[in-house]
Amino acid sequence: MALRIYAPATSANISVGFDSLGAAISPIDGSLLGDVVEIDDCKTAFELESVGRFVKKLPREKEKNIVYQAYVLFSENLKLRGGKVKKLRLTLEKNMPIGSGLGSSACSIVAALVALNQFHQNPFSKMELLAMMGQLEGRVSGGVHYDNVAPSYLGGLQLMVENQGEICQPLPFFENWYWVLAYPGIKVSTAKARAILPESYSRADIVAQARYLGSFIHACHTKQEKLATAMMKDVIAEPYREKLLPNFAEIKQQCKSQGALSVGISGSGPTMYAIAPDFDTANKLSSYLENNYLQNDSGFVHICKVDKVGARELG
Ligand SMILES: Nc1ncnc2c1ncn2[C@@H]1O[C@H](COP(=O)(O)OP(=O)(O)OP(=O)(O)O)[C@@H](O)[C@H]1O
Ligand SMILES: N[C@@H](CCO)C(=O)O
Repeated sequence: MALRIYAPATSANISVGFDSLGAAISPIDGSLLGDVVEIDDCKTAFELESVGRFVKKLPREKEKNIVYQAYVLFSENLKLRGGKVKKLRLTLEKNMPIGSGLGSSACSIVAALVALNQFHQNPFSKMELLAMMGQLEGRVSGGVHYDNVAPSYLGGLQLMVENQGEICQPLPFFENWYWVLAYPGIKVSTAKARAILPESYSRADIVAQARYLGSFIHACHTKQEKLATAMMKDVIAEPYREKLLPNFAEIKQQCKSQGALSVGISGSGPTMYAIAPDFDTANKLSSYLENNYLQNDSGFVHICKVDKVGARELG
């Protein structure tokens, strides 16, 4: 029987945790911001079809679609442990813009691997599946990083620990926060946005980064909202990437003056995130960003909350 798996969009880095922090997000209006992969029995060994709003932005060659690569990797690993790959058809609903800073490739990877695993009665554990997700993400984005795939798969706010057999662990977060996500409609390639970062950083930057991230994590655990938002600073990526985003400094400043607790680049951009302490402020920020940050008709703004569930089967 056909199975439909949805994997939500994510906001990685959260300014203070480059490659180490990511949150799954869901619009509060109930719309689905993420990709869906349907899996079903098939007469031939394997078929892949892609549909959806952003299907035209996918690579033309089927083999370059990360969902195809997910199938190949899953099959190789299953065979290695003596399992048999079923005949199956995958249908990708490509709802997420590519190069958005909302974890578009991660949505496709997560939905595909969860669908494949469930279709085969879950031969792989969560961490085994997540390791495969990171491997695939590394192929398309210029470096293995789990801060999109982990929250999209598991939900919540995730800290990448990458130690003792665990790739990530969930962090407590501020339930009152509204995450206003504004995608301007232009593309920023993650691989390129990673390539422009320095190879090394000064001691002062490293010390500051350690203090900011350590304090942010401490503030999450001790429920100190003011300390948490004060520590959401980015010395690793934002100073080098802000030129890729239209009028970033001005937009950031305006959002702050309208009550945003924190503003920054979502993932590698061009989406910007702004955290609002309440719904009224979120609405104000949403209108401001809609009127001032969107560059064309593909752009959108969503008021979101952290998605606690992550990848899931749709009814
Ligand atoms: N199913 C897919 N979904 C998204 N990108 C795909 C897919 N299959 C292949 N790709 C390729 O992977 C690359 C993804 O680019 P990139 O990592 O910049 O996008 P992104 O995942 O939206 O970024 P971000 O993680 O910042 O949100 C592109 O080159 C794209 O053509
Ligand atoms: N941590 C990654 C996220 C990409 O969405 C980066 O900033 O390159």
